[in-house]
Amino acid sequence: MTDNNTSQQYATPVKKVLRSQTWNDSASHNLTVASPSTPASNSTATDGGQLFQSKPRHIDQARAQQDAQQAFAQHTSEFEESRDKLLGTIDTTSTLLADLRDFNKNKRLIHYAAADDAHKASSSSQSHKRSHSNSQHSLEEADANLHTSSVDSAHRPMPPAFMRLNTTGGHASLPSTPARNALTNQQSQNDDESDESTDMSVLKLDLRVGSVAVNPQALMRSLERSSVAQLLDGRMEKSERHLENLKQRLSDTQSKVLVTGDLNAGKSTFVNALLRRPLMPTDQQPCTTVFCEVLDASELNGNVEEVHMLKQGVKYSSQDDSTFTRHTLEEVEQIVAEAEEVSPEDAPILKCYAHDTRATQDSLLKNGIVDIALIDAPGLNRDSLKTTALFARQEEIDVVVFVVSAENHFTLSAKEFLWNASHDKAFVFIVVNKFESIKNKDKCRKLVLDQIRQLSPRTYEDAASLVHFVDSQAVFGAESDSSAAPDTPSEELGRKVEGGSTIESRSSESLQSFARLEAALRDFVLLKRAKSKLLPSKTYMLRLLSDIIFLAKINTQVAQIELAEATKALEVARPELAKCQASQQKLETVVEGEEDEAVTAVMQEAQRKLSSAIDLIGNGKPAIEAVQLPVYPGLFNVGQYAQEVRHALTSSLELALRSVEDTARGTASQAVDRVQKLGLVHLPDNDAEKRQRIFNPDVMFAKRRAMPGLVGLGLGSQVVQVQPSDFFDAYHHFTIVTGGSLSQDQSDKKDKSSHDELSLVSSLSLGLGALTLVGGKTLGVKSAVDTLVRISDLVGNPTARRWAGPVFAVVSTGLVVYFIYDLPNSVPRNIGRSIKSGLQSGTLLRSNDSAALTTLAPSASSSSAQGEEASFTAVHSARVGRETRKVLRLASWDLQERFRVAIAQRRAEVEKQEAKQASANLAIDWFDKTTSRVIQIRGQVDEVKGLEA
Ligand SMILES: Nc1nc2c(ncn2[C@@H]2O[C@H](COP(=O)(O)OP(=O)(O)OP(=O)(O)O)[C@@H](O)[C@H]2O)c(=O)[nH]1
Repeated sequence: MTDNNTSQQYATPVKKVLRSQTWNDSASHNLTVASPSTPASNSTATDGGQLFQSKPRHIDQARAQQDAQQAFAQHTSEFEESRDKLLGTIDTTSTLLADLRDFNKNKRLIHYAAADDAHKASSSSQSHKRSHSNSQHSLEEADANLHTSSVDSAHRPMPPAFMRLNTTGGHASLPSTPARNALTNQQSQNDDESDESTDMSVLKLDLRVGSVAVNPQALMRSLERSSVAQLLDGRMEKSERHLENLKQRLSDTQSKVLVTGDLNAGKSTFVNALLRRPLMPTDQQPCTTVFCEVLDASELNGNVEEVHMLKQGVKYSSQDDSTFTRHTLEEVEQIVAEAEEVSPEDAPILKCYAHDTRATQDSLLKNGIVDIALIDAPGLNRDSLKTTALFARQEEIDVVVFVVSAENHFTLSAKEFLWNASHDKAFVFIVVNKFESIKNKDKCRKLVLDQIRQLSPRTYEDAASLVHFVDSQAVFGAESDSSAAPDTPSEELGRKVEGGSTIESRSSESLQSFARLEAALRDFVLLKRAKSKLLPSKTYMLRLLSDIIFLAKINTQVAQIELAEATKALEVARPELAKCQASQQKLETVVEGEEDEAVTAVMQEAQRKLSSAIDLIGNGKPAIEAVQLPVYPGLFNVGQYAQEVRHALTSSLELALRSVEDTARGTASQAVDRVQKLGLVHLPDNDAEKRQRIFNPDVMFAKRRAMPGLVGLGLGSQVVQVQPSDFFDAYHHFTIVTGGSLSQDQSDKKDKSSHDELSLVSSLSLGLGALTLVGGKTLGVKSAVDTLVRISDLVGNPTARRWAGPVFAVVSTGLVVYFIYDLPNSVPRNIGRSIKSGLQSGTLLRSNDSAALTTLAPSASSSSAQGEEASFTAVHSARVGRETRKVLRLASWDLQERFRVAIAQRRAEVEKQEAKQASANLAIDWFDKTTSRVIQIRGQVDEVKGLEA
């Protein structure tokens, strides 16, 4: 197969109208020279006529080649300068983006700018304007710069929702600018129903749940800030990759031209017309279902014409057979036909390596300047729109050629696509095809241009170069043979002659239009590479930088709000913390004083009460009036009487002790109350902190009271055991005998000596006592001595010796009578005295039940272990004091604990607010610097030349 007959091989596809066409060299050569600057809208037959002057062909070609070389040399140096600048800014932007990600990850979560946040922030920023005028200034400056930048927010695309909202059908036009503004205002008033969540574009988050878009504000509110920051990080990462791709793309010498448009608009025919060969299948029915990239076989595939069908999910390399399957060009139609069954996303991508037989200065594909890839895309409909839009967004796509049928104008899908494509690429090359068949051409031109003005304002501004009204079919049809199908362009042209025009003139007009288109496209793709190749990068960069500025603005405002909040909170929290700490120290001393005072009072009261109780008992009386001594049951039951008296006296002692404890409870209660009130006064106003323990005084001494009587008293069982001394009141009778001069101490000492020693003296004194009592009065020591003298005298006297027996008998009888007579009084007295003595000396405490004693009086048990003695009063007053101290310590500890908690809370609050303050300051500072960096980079991007409209 040779290059010359390649076209013939495409003459037989089943579905093709092209099967009947032949390729005319002269027709294609007639289209070689065109003026790129000639406005399409002003094209006339005369203009075109100059292009077809009959000059010697080789002169034209040489001149054109020379011009092209000169233009290219100039263009190359300009392009390279601009490209290098742009590459530099891409590097700095990548670094900036990396810093932004690092800040988001490691320093502070970036606040994503939702529309409502932006609104809040801007309204609240009013109040912060004065205090932060400096940073605000830089932001306003940034804003101003943004709006004067070459791609400003006015050129931001309207969201698809808006398109749907305002188009009523395939031919509906967008509302005029004021109407659109009104609608936009209305939208912003109705934020909750708006699809537009933020003012972001490149870094805008895709807030979708599954495949369903949800209300972004609601979703943003439900998402944790960290989740949003994470999503944003993902977006920035993607943007980093995109920048990397842009860099690669800028360094790449290839230019990719995507040809897309409505179904059946004539895209494939247009591609074939550019190539002057029927490479792509065309049909009256929509047929293109694949993305087919046409490349120059001589430059890029070792001069071999073939098709590579890319394998999905594998990075394509023409050198690696495993990344594609090989096919012949003839198989394209078959592949395309088979792909009709699959969804657009799964449709294969073809790389068609083909020869372009045209001269270098005419050919788009084999132009000698840059490698061109012409991509024929499926027609736009609901199914393919998204896929094609995604394809078009790829940074490798330098030029989007949008083919629209002059018969149908723009469908809804076309509008949506064009709107988005012009947002991404700023300029779209528009081919209004099938123009020959339009009767009222001016009206059609006007209508189409009006729509373009709204859909792609920048394209409209350069409509002379970018919008072309042509008939692609005419390129083939000018000299088609008579056997061509009835609807071939030439025949059609012939049928539609009007207003006296000839077939030839209409046909040549079409050819001229197409020639102008080709020249403009070559110019756009080759000579204005800066525009076609650099501009998408510049556009992307500016949008990204604008997003970063917006993020910086929002985050600065949020940080300012946080700073103000933290400062305000610290104004309250810091003094509260200091107050708490001071109160705590002060209260420590006060509470200790309260504790000592209460314990001292309790112990003193216990000693006083117990001493008086023991005194009463010592006198044989119950310590408490409520307790009565038993009734004397008579001489024969005197033992039982003694037993009952002991019980009664110890019971009264228990009651006295209880009374002491009750008093201690009261005192402790009052002290606890005072301590708690101190807390109420000094603790900060916070119910949780003031929630205090309820003091239950009944718990005090409950353990002791639960013990059995004697154990509870800490007394041994001997206290209730009847003793002989209970009946013989040695002290009492001795007192009587000695005239009562024996002191209590002496008496106690006597009690301590053995009962045996006492018994002799007791007997004697008892007898003497009885004698004196019989006399009706107490005689005193002197009388007793006198009596003894007299008795001894009598013993010496025989008369007296004779009387001694009877007298002794009388005395003894008296003693016995007296003893019996005095028993009801002497028994309680004796017992009382014995108990008192035991309590005071502590001997009664020396219980065998050491465990009980330890519980009641650890000090007593330890002192008794060391051989010391502690009195009942001392033991119990110490115990009561200790118990009271314990209770107060608990109340004090509770108060301290509440202070500890309150202080910890205040400290945590202060630390939190300080951290917030530091974080806000960091953010303000960081975003201020970031804004400056962005402004600087944006200045450099703006300086990139050759991208002006
Ligand atoms: N009169 C006229 N017919 C054209 C022109 N361009 C294409 N056609 C016809 O329009 C029909 C569709 O052409 P295609 O090139 O297959 O259209 P397409 O846009 O590639 O179609 P799909 O990609 O399948 O949507 C064919 O019958 C063509 O012959 C033109 O400029 N003038």
